[in-house]
Amino acid sequence: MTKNEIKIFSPATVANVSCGYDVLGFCLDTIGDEMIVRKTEKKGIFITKIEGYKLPFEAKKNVAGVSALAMLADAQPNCGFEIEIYKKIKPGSGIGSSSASACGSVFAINELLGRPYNKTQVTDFAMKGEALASGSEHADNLAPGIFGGFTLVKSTSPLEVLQLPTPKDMYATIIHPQIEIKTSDARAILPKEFPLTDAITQWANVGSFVHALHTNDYDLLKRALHDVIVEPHRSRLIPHFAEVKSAALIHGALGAGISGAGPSIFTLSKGIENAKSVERAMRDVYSSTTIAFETYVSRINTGGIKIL
Ligand SMILES: Nc1ncnc2c1ncn2[C@@H]1O[C@H](COP(=O)(O)OP(=O)(O)OP(=O)(O)O)[C@@H](O)[C@H]1O
Ligand SMILES: N[C@@H](CCO)C(=O)O
Repeated sequence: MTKNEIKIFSPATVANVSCGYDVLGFCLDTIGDEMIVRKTEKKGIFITKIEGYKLPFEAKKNVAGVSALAMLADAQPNCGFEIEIYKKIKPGSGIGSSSASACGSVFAINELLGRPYNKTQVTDFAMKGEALASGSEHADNLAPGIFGGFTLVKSTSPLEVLQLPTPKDMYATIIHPQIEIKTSDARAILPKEFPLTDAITQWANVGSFVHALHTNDYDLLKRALHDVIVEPHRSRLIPHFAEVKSAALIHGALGAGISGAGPSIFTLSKGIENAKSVERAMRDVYSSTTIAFETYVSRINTGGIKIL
Protein backbone atom coordinates (compact mmCIF):
# COMPACT_ATOMS: atom_id res chain seq x y z
CA MET A 1 0.00 0.00 0.00
CA THR A 2 1.41 3.43 -0.88
CA LYS A 3 1.73 6.13 1.79
CA ASN A 4 -0.12 9.46 1.83
CA GLU A 5 2.70 11.48 3.40
CA ILE A 6 6.48 11.42 3.39
CA LYS A 7 9.21 13.39 5.15
CA ILE A 8 12.63 13.62 3.56
CA PHE A 9 16.12 15.08 4.07
CA SER A 10 17.31 16.65 0.81
CA PRO A 11 21.08 17.21 1.07
CA ALA A 12 23.29 20.06 -0.08
CA THR A 13 25.59 19.25 -3.00
CA VAL A 14 28.76 20.58 -4.60
CA ALA A 15 28.67 21.04 -8.38
CA ASN A 16 31.54 21.40 -10.87
CA VAL A 17 34.22 20.02 -8.47
CA SER A 18 36.78 22.38 -10.08
CA CYS A 19 37.46 20.63 -13.38
CA GLY A 20 33.93 19.43 -14.24
CA TYR A 21 31.83 22.51 -15.00
CA ASP A 22 28.19 21.41 -15.39
CA VAL A 23 29.07 17.70 -15.31
CA LEU A 24 30.67 16.68 -11.97
CA GLY A 25 29.11 16.86 -8.52
CA PHE A 26 29.05 15.24 -5.09
CA CYS A 27 26.65 15.01 -2.17
CA LEU A 28 27.12 16.27 1.42
CA ASP A 29 25.54 14.86 4.56
CA THR A 30 25.82 17.51 7.28
CA ILE A 31 23.58 20.13 5.69
CA GLY A 32 20.32 19.83 3.81
CA ASP A 33 16.65 20.82 3.77
CA GLU A 34 13.74 18.87 5.15
CA MET A 35 10.50 18.56 3.22
CA ILE A 36 7.12 17.03 3.93
CA VAL A 37 4.97 16.09 0.94
CA ARG A 38 1.42 14.75 1.25
CA LYS A 39 -1.32 13.73 -1.16
CA THR A 40 -4.36 15.97 -1.53
CA GLU A 41 -7.73 15.22 -3.09
CA LYS A 42 -7.53 18.42 -5.08
CA LYS A 43 -5.28 18.05 -8.13
CA GLY A 44 -2.25 20.31 -8.48
CA ILE A 45 0.79 21.36 -6.44
CA PHE A 46 0.30 23.48 -3.33
CA ILE A 47 3.25 24.88 -1.38
CA THR A 48 1.72 25.36 2.06
CA LYS A 49 4.69 26.11 4.30
CA ILE A 50 8.20 27.53 3.84
CA GLU A 51 10.41 28.02 6.89
CA GLY A 52 13.98 29.31 7.01
CA TYR A 53 14.14 31.68 4.04
CA LYS A 54 11.67 33.83 2.14
CA LEU A 55 10.78 32.09 -1.12
CA PRO A 56 7.74 32.15 -3.43
CA PHE A 57 4.72 30.03 -2.44
CA GLU A 58 3.34 30.03 -5.98
CA ALA A 59 4.21 26.62 -7.46
CA LYS A 60 5.27 28.06 -10.81
CA LYS A 61 7.75 30.43 -9.12
CA ASN A 62 9.33 27.94 -6.72
CA VAL A 63 11.74 25.34 -8.12
CA ALA A 64 10.13 22.64 -5.96
CA GLY A 65 6.78 23.44 -7.57
CA VAL A 66 8.09 23.64 -11.13
CA SER A 67 9.74 20.21 -11.02
CA ALA A 68 6.67 18.71 -9.28
CA LEU A 69 4.33 20.16 -11.94
CA ALA A 70 6.54 18.63 -14.65
CA MET A 71 6.22 15.19 -13.01
CA LEU A 72 2.45 15.58 -12.59
CA ALA A 73 1.98 16.58 -16.22
CA ASP A 74 3.54 13.25 -17.17
CA ALA A 75 2.13 10.98 -14.42
CA GLN A 76 -1.45 12.38 -14.49
CA PRO A 77 -2.32 11.04 -11.01
CA ASN A 78 -5.83 11.25 -9.54
CA CYS A 79 -4.64 13.47 -6.72
CA GLY A 80 -2.53 16.53 -6.00
CA PHE A 81 0.26 17.20 -3.50
CA GLU A 82 1.01 19.76 -0.84
CA ILE A 83 4.61 20.58 -0.03
CA GLU A 84 6.19 21.94 3.15
CA ILE A 85 9.78 23.20 2.82
CA TYR A 86 12.03 23.55 5.87
CA LYS A 87 14.94 25.38 4.25
CA LYS A 88 18.37 25.11 5.86
CA ILE A 89 20.46 25.78 2.73
CA LYS A 90 20.61 29.49 2.04
CA PRO A 91 19.44 30.37 -1.51
CA GLY A 92 22.33 31.56 -3.67
CA SER A 93 24.90 29.80 -1.46
CA GLY A 94 26.53 27.63 -4.13
CA ILE A 95 25.77 24.37 -2.32
CA GLY A 96 22.68 23.53 -4.29
CA SER A 97 19.89 25.30 -2.41
CA SER A 98 17.57 25.38 -5.41
CA SER A 99 18.60 21.87 -6.40
CA ALA A 100 17.70 20.40 -2.98
CA SER A 101 14.14 21.73 -3.41
CA ALA A 102 13.88 20.81 -7.09
CA CYS A 103 14.87 17.20 -6.53
CA GLY A 104 13.28 16.85 -3.08
CA SER A 105 9.73 17.43 -4.33
CA VAL A 106 9.94 14.98 -7.23
CA PHE A 107 11.78 12.34 -5.18
CA ALA A 108 8.98 12.49 -2.59
CA ILE A 109 6.12 12.47 -5.12
CA ASN A 110 7.69 9.52 -6.92
CA GLU A 111 7.73 7.61 -3.61
CA LEU A 112 4.09 8.53 -2.88
CA LEU A 113 3.07 7.35 -6.35
CA GLY A 114 4.70 3.95 -5.75
CA ARG A 115 7.98 4.74 -7.55
CA PRO A 116 6.88 4.74 -11.22
CA TYR A 117 10.06 6.58 -12.31
CA ASN A 118 13.73 5.55 -12.08
CA LYS A 119 16.46 7.85 -10.69
CA THR A 120 17.37 9.27 -14.10
CA GLN A 121 13.73 10.13 -14.86
CA VAL A 122 13.32 11.75 -11.43
CA THR A 123 16.47 13.84 -12.09
CA ASP A 124 15.06 14.81 -15.50
CA PHE A 125 11.89 16.27 -13.88
CA ALA A 126 14.03 18.04 -11.27
CA MET A 127 16.02 19.68 -14.08
CA LYS A 128 12.87 21.58 -15.12
CA GLY A 129 12.77 23.18 -11.66
CA GLU A 130 16.50 23.92 -11.54
CA ALA A 131 16.19 25.74 -14.88
CA LEU A 132 13.92 28.31 -13.19
CA ALA A 133 16.75 29.31 -10.80
CA SER A 134 19.72 29.17 -13.13
CA GLY A 135 18.23 29.97 -16.54
CA SER A 136 19.46 26.73 -18.11
CA GLU A 137 18.92 22.99 -17.72
CA HIS A 138 21.86 21.32 -16.01
CA ALA A 139 21.94 18.45 -13.56
CA ASP A 140 25.31 18.57 -11.79
CA ASN A 141 23.73 19.53 -8.42
CA LEU A 142 20.63 17.36 -8.93
CA ALA A 143 22.31 14.08 -9.84
CA PRO A 144 24.36 13.75 -6.61
CA GLY A 145 21.22 14.55 -4.58
CA ILE A 146 19.22 11.78 -6.26
CA PHE A 147 21.97 9.19 -6.84
CA GLY A 148 24.32 10.03 -3.90
CA GLY A 149 28.14 10.12 -3.89
CA PHE A 150 30.05 11.52 -6.88
CA THR A 151 28.20 11.75 -10.20
CA LEU A 152 29.04 12.62 -13.78
CA VAL A 153 26.34 13.95 -16.09
CA LYS A 154 27.26 12.41 -19.43
CA SER A 155 24.51 14.36 -21.24
CA THR A 156 21.35 16.31 -20.39
CA SER A 157 19.41 15.57 -23.58
CA PRO A 158 18.79 12.71 -23.26
CA LEU A 159 19.76 12.77 -19.59
CA GLU A 160 22.46 10.23 -18.75
CA VAL A 161 23.99 10.10 -15.28
CA LEU A 162 26.97 7.98 -14.23
CA GLN A 163 27.45 7.24 -10.55
CA LEU A 164 31.15 7.28 -9.66
CA PRO A 165 32.88 5.54 -6.75
CA THR A 166 33.71 7.41 -3.53
CA PRO A 167 37.26 6.79 -2.27
CA LYS A 168 37.56 5.65 1.35
CA ASP A 169 38.18 8.38 3.91
CA MET A 170 37.15 11.25 1.65
CA TYR A 171 35.81 14.36 3.41
CA ALA A 172 34.65 17.74 2.18
CA THR A 173 35.09 21.07 3.95
CA ILE A 174 32.94 24.00 2.85
CA ILE A 175 33.18 27.65 3.77
CA HIS A 176 30.18 29.80 2.94
CA PRO A 177 30.76 33.57 3.09
CA GLN A 178 27.34 35.11 3.68
CA ILE A 179 26.97 36.94 0.40
CA GLU A 180 24.57 35.86 -2.34
CA ILE A 181 25.64 35.02 -5.88
CA LYS A 182 22.82 34.13 -8.25
CA THR A 183 23.71 31.21 -10.49
CA SER A 184 22.18 33.01 -13.48
CA ASP A 185 24.55 35.99 -12.89
CA ALA A 186 27.60 33.75 -12.39
CA ARG A 187 26.80 31.98 -15.68
CA ALA A 188 26.29 35.24 -17.54
CA ILE A 189 29.85 36.48 -16.84
CA LEU A 190 31.52 33.47 -18.47
CA PRO A 191 33.01 33.88 -21.94
CA LYS A 192 31.31 31.95 -24.74
CA GLU A 193 34.61 30.74 -26.20
CA PHE A 194 37.83 29.42 -24.65
CA PRO A 195 41.32 28.73 -26.04
CA LEU A 196 41.74 25.15 -27.22
CA THR A 197 44.84 24.76 -24.98
CA ASP A 198 42.69 25.46 -21.89
CA ALA A 199 40.02 23.04 -23.06
CA ILE A 200 42.68 20.33 -23.47
CA THR A 201 43.97 20.93 -19.92
CA GLN A 202 40.43 20.82 -18.54
CA TRP A 203 39.27 17.61 -20.17
CA ALA A 204 42.55 15.89 -19.23
CA ASN A 205 41.79 16.88 -15.63
CA VAL A 206 38.20 15.58 -15.77
CA GLY A 207 39.36 12.23 -17.18
CA SER A 208 42.13 12.00 -14.55
CA PHE A 209 39.73 12.90 -11.73
CA VAL A 210 37.29 10.16 -12.74
CA HIS A 211 40.16 7.66 -13.06
CA ALA A 212 41.44 8.69 -9.61
CA LEU A 213 38.03 8.01 -8.06
CA HIS A 214 37.95 4.56 -9.64
CA THR A 215 41.46 3.67 -8.50
CA ASN A 216 41.44 5.35 -5.06
CA ASP A 217 44.46 7.35 -6.26
CA TYR A 218 44.61 10.41 -3.99
CA ASP A 219 47.79 11.68 -5.56
CA LEU A 220 46.26 11.79 -9.06
CA LEU A 221 43.06 13.27 -7.64
CA LYS A 222 45.09 16.12 -6.16
CA ARG A 223 46.74 16.84 -9.52
CA ALA A 224 43.39 16.73 -11.34
CA LEU A 225 41.51 19.19 -9.09
CA HIS A 226 42.22 22.30 -11.15
CA ASP A 227 39.97 24.59 -13.16
CA VAL A 228 41.45 26.76 -15.91
CA ILE A 229 38.07 27.53 -17.51
CA VAL A 230 35.59 28.92 -14.95
CA GLU A 231 37.50 29.75 -11.76
CA PRO A 232 39.62 32.52 -13.31
CA HIS A 233 36.41 34.41 -14.18
CA ARG A 234 34.19 33.66 -11.17
CA SER A 235 36.80 33.89 -8.40
CA ARG A 236 36.68 37.69 -8.54
CA LEU A 237 33.06 37.53 -7.28
CA ILE A 238 34.25 35.87 -4.05
CA PRO A 239 36.11 38.05 -1.53
CA HIS A 240 39.49 36.61 -0.41
CA PHE A 241 39.09 33.55 -2.65
CA ALA A 242 42.85 33.25 -3.37
CA GLU A 243 43.81 33.48 0.34
CA VAL A 244 41.20 30.90 1.38
CA LYS A 245 42.29 28.51 -1.35
CA SER A 246 45.95 28.84 -0.54
CA ALA A 247 45.32 28.41 3.23
CA ALA A 248 43.35 25.21 2.51
CA LEU A 249 46.07 23.75 0.30
CA ILE A 250 48.83 24.60 2.81
CA HIS A 251 46.83 22.83 5.55
CA GLY A 252 46.38 19.56 3.74
CA ALA A 253 43.49 19.89 1.27
CA LEU A 254 43.80 17.77 -1.87
CA GLY A 255 42.19 20.60 -3.81
CA ALA A 256 40.01 23.68 -3.33
CA GLY A 257 37.69 25.53 -5.66
CA ILE A 258 34.40 27.33 -6.09
CA SER A 259 31.40 25.26 -5.04
CA GLY A 260 28.82 25.44 -7.83
CA ALA A 261 28.38 29.06 -8.85
CA GLY A 262 29.76 30.29 -5.49
CA PRO A 263 30.19 32.04 -3.13
CA SER A 264 30.87 28.83 -1.14
CA ILE A 265 34.35 27.38 -1.50
CA PHE A 266 34.78 23.59 -1.25
CA THR A 267 37.81 21.48 -0.48
CA LEU A 268 38.36 17.72 -0.50
CA SER A 269 40.63 16.06 2.05
CA LYS A 270 41.76 12.58 2.98
CA GLY A 271 40.63 11.87 6.55
CA ILE A 272 38.60 13.85 9.07
CA GLU A 273 41.68 15.35 10.78
CA ASN A 274 42.88 16.97 7.54
CA ALA A 275 39.34 18.18 6.81
CA LYS A 276 39.13 19.84 10.24
CA SER A 277 42.55 21.42 9.94
CA VAL A 278 41.50 22.84 6.55
CA GLU A 279 38.33 24.17 8.19
CA ARG A 280 40.37 26.03 10.85
CA ALA A 281 42.69 27.50 8.21
CA MET A 282 39.81 28.75 6.06
CA ARG A 283 37.98 30.20 9.09
CA ASP A 284 41.14 32.10 10.06
CA VAL A 285 41.12 33.94 6.71
CA TYR A 286 37.53 35.20 7.03
CA SER A 287 37.84 35.81 10.79
CA SER A 288 40.26 38.63 10.05
CA THR A 289 37.62 40.35 7.82
CA THR A 290 34.13 41.75 8.42
CA ILE A 291 32.52 39.02 6.29
CA ALA A 292 30.20 36.64 8.15
CA PHE A 293 30.63 32.98 7.22
CA GLU A 294 29.70 29.41 8.08
CA THR A 295 31.70 26.23 7.65
CA TYR A 296 30.74 22.58 7.28
CA VAL A 297 32.84 19.42 7.43
CA SER A 298 31.07 16.51 5.83
CA ARG A 299 31.56 12.94 4.73
CA ILE A 300 30.66 12.31 1.11
CA ASN A 301 27.01 11.23 1.34
CA THR A 302 26.79 8.12 -0.80
CA GLY A 303 23.03 7.64 -0.21
CA GLY A 304 21.66 10.98 -1.44
CA ILE A 305 18.13 12.01 -0.39
CA LYS A 306 16.96 10.16 2.70
CA ILE A 307 13.43 9.26 3.87
CA LEU A 308 13.04 10.33 7.52
N1 LIG B 1 12.72 26.26 -3.31
C1 LIG B 1 13.71 27.09 -3.62
N2 LIG B 1 14.90 26.98 -2.96
C2 LIG B 1 15.93 27.81 -3.23
N3 LIG B 1 15.88 28.80 -4.15
C3 LIG B 1 14.73 28.95 -4.85
C4 LIG B 1 13.60 28.11 -4.61
N4 LIG B 1 12.63 28.48 -5.46
C5 LIG B 1 13.09 29.53 -6.17
N5 LIG B 1 14.36 29.81 -5.81
C6 LIG B 1 15.20 30.90 -6.36
O1 LIG B 1 16.40 30.35 -6.89
C7 LIG B 1 17.49 31.25 -6.66
C8 LIG B 1 18.61 30.50 -5.92
O2 LIG B 1 19.14 29.55 -6.77
P1 LIG B 1 20.66 29.60 -7.23
O3 LIG B 1 20.84 28.50 -8.21
O4 LIG B 1 20.98 30.99 -7.65
O5 LIG B 1 21.43 29.29 -5.87
P2 LIG B 1 21.99 27.91 -5.28
O6 LIG B 1 21.01 26.84 -5.63
O7 LIG B 1 22.33 28.11 -3.84
O8 LIG B 1 23.35 27.80 -6.04
P3 LIG B 1 24.18 26.64 -6.80
O9 LIG B 1 23.20 26.10 -7.81
O10 LIG B 1 25.34 27.35 -7.36
O11 LIG B 1 24.58 25.64 -5.79
C9 LIG B 1 16.97 32.38 -5.81
O12 LIG B 1 16.70 33.47 -6.68
C10 LIG B 1 15.67 31.83 -5.24
O13 LIG B 1 14.71 32.84 -5.00
N1 LIG C 1 27.26 24.04 -12.94
C1 LIG C 1 26.46 25.09 -12.40
C2 LIG C 1 26.17 24.78 -10.95
C3 LIG C 1 25.31 25.80 -10.28
O1 LIG C 1 23.96 25.56 -10.54
C4 LIG C 1 27.23 26.40 -12.52
O2 LIG C 1 28.39 26.42 -12.08
O3 LIG C 1 26.71 27.38 -13.05
